Amino acid sequence: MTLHVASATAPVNIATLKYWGKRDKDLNLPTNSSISVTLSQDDLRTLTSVACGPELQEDKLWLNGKEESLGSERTQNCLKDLRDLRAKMEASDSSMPTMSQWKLHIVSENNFPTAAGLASSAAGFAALVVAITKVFQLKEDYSEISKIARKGSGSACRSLFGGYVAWEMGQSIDGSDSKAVPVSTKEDWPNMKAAVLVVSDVKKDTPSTSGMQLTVKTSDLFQERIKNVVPKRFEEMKKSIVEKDFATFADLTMKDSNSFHATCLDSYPPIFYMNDTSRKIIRLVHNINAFYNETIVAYTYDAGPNAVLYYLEENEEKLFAFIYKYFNKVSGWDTKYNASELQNFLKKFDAVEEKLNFQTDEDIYKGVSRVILTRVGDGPQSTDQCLINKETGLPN
Ligand SMILES: Nc1ncnc2c1ncn2[C@@H]1O[C@H](COP(=O)(O)OP(=O)(O)OP(=O)(O)O)[C@@H](O)[C@H]1O
Ligand SMILES: C[C@@](O)(CCOP(=O)(O)OP(=O)(O)O)CC(=O)O
Repeated sequence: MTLHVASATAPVNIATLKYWGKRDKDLNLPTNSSISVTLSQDDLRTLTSVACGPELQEDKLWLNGKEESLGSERTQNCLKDLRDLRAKMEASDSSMPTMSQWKLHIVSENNFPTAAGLASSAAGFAALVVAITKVFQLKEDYSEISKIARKGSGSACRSLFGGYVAWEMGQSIDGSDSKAVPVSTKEDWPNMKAAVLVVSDVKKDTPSTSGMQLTVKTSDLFQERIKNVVPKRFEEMKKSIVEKDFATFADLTMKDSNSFHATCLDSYPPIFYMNDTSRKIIRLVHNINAFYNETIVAYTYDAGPNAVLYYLEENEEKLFAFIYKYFNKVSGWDTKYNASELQNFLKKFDAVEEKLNFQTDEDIYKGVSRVILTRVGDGPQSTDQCLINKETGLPN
């Protein structure tokens, strides 16, 4: 077979100013702008390979080793937009192979749990559109391509960039100005780290799409959020990122997570994404910040109970004196630290223990299955790793 093949990796992003609510469901146009931090692909990434050729009979997708339907309208919209861009190029240069008319085989792997509130759909759709952009040799910039990823899953548009990313909601009804743009690069503020406390990696019970639809329809609080709260916060958060003002960034991040979950609770019937462990972690974070009399850590929760903690590298020992103390029985620590470094966190805790002015449930770790230690990372990357057999077009 004559197959054209390309592969790309894409990162997960975790919003610090949440996207919640659509003004157009088919185009995935949001009711508010949002902001996220892109996480390192060393720890969380999607790898997607695509093959395109005249002999392929139908579009196919294999996700994590299993064939999955490509039938969803959202995926179809992404494929259509990418083919339209390719067709335009072909129309202006008749020597180009007519890839826009050929079928695609897509093979993808997430190196972390899929559909568990760890933003797999964001990394997944970003990797898919970037891999196809590469095989089609499209010339559009990534903000333009982010509009296509957005149609797959709203938050996916932010995974087109590394560092700190804004999704500008836009105004036009066709979505032509609803796109991701970089706020700051990873290099501008490289010492941002993240610890994900995986509270549950089972599939969540209210999918984001239907959850946000219900909130838009039923929550009064939501109107206040999109009209008065988020627009101001969007500007303040961008400024805090550009100025590398962690305390302001962290306060806005925590407030916004709480505001988003409050609108979920205000939906009718209410939606609960956080559980008792999530709430205990929130309390712990506030206690840690109060103990040091400084905001050194922020929590944020997506549509699930998992906590993502953002902090600066220089405060790691101060933070992990507590986080390692309470969660040392959970797996994941040894991916980044050796035994003596871990011992050091416990010593730090012992050194501050007698000054402690709060209590934490010693069993809090029982609600957490693992920690993922990571940091701010880069946007999508090309890769030589290929998941597809170049002769057959089937998964390797
Ligand atoms: N690598 C991938 N390639 C293509 N599609 C993917 C990929 N990974 C995930 N998806 C799609 O995303 C869906 C999961 O999205 P869902 O929003 O339910 O979970 P999530 O993204 O992990 O959680 P959240 O968006 O709340 O953080 C999968 O069922 C699949 O359709
Ligand atoms: C809580 C969130 O994680 C919601 C993400 O929702 P999705 O992007 O998964 O929703 P769809 O556009 O319907 O696919 C907040 C965020 O990432 O901004």
